[in-house]
Formats: sequence, structure tokens, C-alpha cells
Amino acid sequence: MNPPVALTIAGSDSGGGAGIQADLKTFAALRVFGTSAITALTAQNTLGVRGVHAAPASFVIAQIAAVLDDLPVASVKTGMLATAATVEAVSALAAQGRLPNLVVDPVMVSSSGDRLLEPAAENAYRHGLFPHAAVVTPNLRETEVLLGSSIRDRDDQHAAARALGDLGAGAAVVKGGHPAGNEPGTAVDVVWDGKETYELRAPWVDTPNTHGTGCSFAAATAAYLAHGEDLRTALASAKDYVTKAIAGGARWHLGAGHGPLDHFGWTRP
Ligand SMILES: Nc1ncnc2c1ncn2[C@@H]1O[C@H](COP(=O)(O)OP(=O)(O)O)[C@@H](O)[C@H]1O
Ligand SMILES: Cc1ncc(COP(=O)(O)OP(=O)(O)O)c(N)n1
Repeated sequence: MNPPVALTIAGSDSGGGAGIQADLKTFAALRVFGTSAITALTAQNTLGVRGVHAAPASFVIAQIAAVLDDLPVASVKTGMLATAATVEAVSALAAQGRLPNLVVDPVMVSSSGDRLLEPAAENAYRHGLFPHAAVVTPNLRETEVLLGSSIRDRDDQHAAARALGDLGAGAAVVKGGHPAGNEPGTAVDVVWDGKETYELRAPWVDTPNTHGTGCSFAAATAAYLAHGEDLRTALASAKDYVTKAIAGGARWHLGAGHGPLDHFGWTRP
């Protein structure tokens, strides 16, 4: 029997913790056949990003077309798109209805503070890609940039999720993995499902090893959508998966900075 197939359109993280590498590990852990279109190479490790080499938008589209023309892709996840030209080109494909169950993680800055997106691409996200997404999954900082307003508390996080929905996505998740948005002890993400907001809650894991959390959450959402789950169930399953992967990563020491997650449960007692 064939496995479900998902496509990630994202950047390569040479350190293996985020980007394409995190996405493909997540897909494999969740029994989904992963395919990929690489938007940029990054020279990166757990300490930071040393360099970025973006692919031409035309070659990103060539990779996507090669996959779509041959394989039964059931869901698509975007991560680091790097340039405005790539965001626009991917948006054009999405507008043609070629990117099913589209999960858009608008990666802008790494946890080490390095820019992963041209500022000129922010508008292309707002007006080009978001209207074609089944769900968008920015973190608190990306949400503030996209909406041009600050998020100080949980009420703001709910209002922001609604405001992201107004940009046209089917649903929006404002992730709360950065301390400003969290009550102590709980990692709270706020979802706008097109009708109302609700919260995804999980125990906070006290660890520096959080490199690739956002990529893994979005990839897990795409994986569960590829399995045929509805969006609400897929988001809950993805939250559960990423929490376990973070808890596993808290048990190991890979690299001197923000270490990766344990995607396969290798550290599970
Ligand atoms: N230390 C942590 N403990 C538990 N959950 C976390 C932790 N850090 C992040 N998360 C969760 O991981 C997911 C990704 O969120 P976030 O880290 O905000 O994304 P990004 O990597 O894009 O900044 C969210 O579900 C968030 O709540
Ligand atoms: C190539 C690449 N893509 C994305 C990121 C950012 O990853 P993300 O999962 O948003 O996690 P943090 O590491 O920022 O928590 C990246 N660093 N590199």
C-alpha cells in the first residue's frame, strides 16, 4: 500500500535541526513519504547562520513542478522561502490550485536572530500566499511583523490570530513558543479556525534545545493532513508530536547552542 506523500518547500539547514531536514524527519516519523523543493542553502549550526545562498525562483518552481508532475502530493508545507521572487512564484502556483492542503510557515528570522527572508517578501506573504493557505503558522515575532502591531498578552494573541485570518487564510495559528506569550509552565498557541479562536496547550519544556520547533510543528500539521485528518485534529496531533519531540531533545546535547529536537523518539526512556 502506498504511503501518503507530502511536499516541503523550504531551506536547507546544514546542522540538520530545522528547515528541509526537520521537515523530512518529521514526515518520516509520521509515516509520510517526504518530497522537497529547496529554496536556499544555509551554512548553519546550533549556534547560528553563517551564510545563505538562495536558489533562483525559477529553479524552485522547477523542483516543485518535477514533484507535482509525477507524485500524488496530498499536502504541502512552506518554510524559509528566502526571497520575494520565490514567495511570488510559489503564490502563483498556489493560485492555480496546484498546492493542496497548504501549510504556510512564514519563516523570517532564525532563533539565533539571523534574517532568513528579504524584507520585501513580507507583502508577498500577506497578499500573495496567505489567501491560498489552508493554515498559516507564524510565531509571535513573525505575527507582529506581518500585522504591524505588538502582542503583549494572551488577548492580543487571540486578536492577532483573527487578524491573520482577515488576510484570507483558511485558518491561522499564532504560536506561543517564545516566552512573551506564555503563562509559566504552558506552551499556548492560539488558533483562528475561520469562525472562532481556541487554544492548543501543552506543558512547557525547560530546554535550550528548541531549534526547528516551528518547522517541525508545521511539517507535522502537513503530515497529518496528508493522512486525511481534518485541520482541527491535524493541529492537535501536530502539537502533541512537537511537544514530545521537544521533550526528547531536552534529554540530549547535540551542539553548543540551541540543539535539535528528537524527531524519532530515540531518547524515550
Ligand atoms: N520550550 C517549549 N516547550 C514546549 N513547547 C514549545 C517550546 N518551545 C516551543 N514550543 C512549541 O513549539 C511549537 C513551535 O513554536 P515556536 O517555537 O513559537 O515556533 P518557531 O520555531 O517558528 O519560533 C509551538 O507549538 C510552541 O508552543
Ligand atoms: C533553513 C532554515 N529554515 C527555518 C529555520 C527556522 O526554523 P524554526 O523551526 O522556525 O525554528 P527556530 O530554530 O527559529 O526555533 C532555520 N533556522 N533554518
